[in-house]
Amino acid sequence: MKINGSLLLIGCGKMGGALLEGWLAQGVAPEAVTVIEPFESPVLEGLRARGVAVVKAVTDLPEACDPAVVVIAIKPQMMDATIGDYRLFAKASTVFLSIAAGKTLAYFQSALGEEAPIVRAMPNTPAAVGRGMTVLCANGAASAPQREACSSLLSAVGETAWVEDESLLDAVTAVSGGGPAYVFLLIECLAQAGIEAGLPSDLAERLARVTVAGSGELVHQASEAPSQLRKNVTSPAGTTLEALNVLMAEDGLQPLMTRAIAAATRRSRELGQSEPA
Ligand SMILES: NC(=O)C1=CN([C@@H]2O[C@H](COP(=O)(O)OP(=O)(O)OC[C@H]3O[C@@H](n4cnc5c(N)ncnc54)[C@H](OP(=O)(O)O)[C@@H]3O)[C@@H](O)[C@H]2O)C=CC1
Ligand SMILES: O=C(O)[C@@H]1CCC=N1
Repeated sequence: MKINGSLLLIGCGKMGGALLEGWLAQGVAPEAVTVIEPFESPVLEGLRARGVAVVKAVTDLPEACDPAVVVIAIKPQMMDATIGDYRLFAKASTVFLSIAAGKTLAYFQSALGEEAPIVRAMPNTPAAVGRGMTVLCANGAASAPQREACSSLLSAVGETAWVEDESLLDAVTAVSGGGPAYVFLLIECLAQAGIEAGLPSDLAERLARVTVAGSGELVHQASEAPSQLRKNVTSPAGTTLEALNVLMAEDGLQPLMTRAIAAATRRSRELGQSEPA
């Protein structure tokens, strides 16, 4: 993919780094990207070697730096102290694309100015392998081409959906933003249960990892609903049914997942509460 103009990535941690890997893999020119990251790391060295400009702070940027897209990928807890530094880029031709949990369009408008074009997005880490899921929402100042630019950046690394109602992003954050973590926990739990059932740990871990990866690929490729794919595994009076009777009991996985998602949704709302400095 090509981007019109240059891209400034603020924060190249787990999610910013995953997006950047996805973009570079999709053919975004490394020379079109500048990363701001305060601390050195082998990852940054690797990016420099591939032609990406990396600086420690906004004050280290060349004066001519005029990004078309500023991707904000720092922790929400860092935002209040930092976001004001980027007001210098606030103008109609630069769109701010925030992936921070909880931080609202109104928050960024108060930090960057009412006229600043802002797109709020919630991606997830499978973006690093082109299999992300991102939900986006824009303010009124973001032009159609700017929304399109943000859309294409995120759809280059997975699927995208837009919402008009920004408040939905808290639940989106809980479901798909954090979702990969729950799936990885499932792998860990499945492996541990296998070990407790007598399997050697390396075999249990491999079974759990390959089974979840294979099931993910199957649900990705199949036309059937997940519930049908589940039924396809569940032989009448067989072994899976016994496990599902436990997992689908009244106090089974669904109420647990519902509570987990409600807790994450609440936290996303909380993270949105603070004010920029
Ligand atoms: N992780 C995920 O799966 C997802 C995360 N998000 C959102 O992405 C954002 C980043 O999260 P995540 O990648 O997990 O966090 P990380 O801590 O891994 O990444 C943040 C990065 O920003 C760096 N940083 C800190 N201060 C500054 C600064 N002033 N200027 C530039 N960079 C700075 C940090 O450096 P250092 O570590 O040295 O402080 C770190 O490398 C958050 O807002 C989060 O809500 C959204 C969707 C999914
Ligand atoms: O845990 C978090 O707050 C971030 C947002 C979604 C995934 N990680």
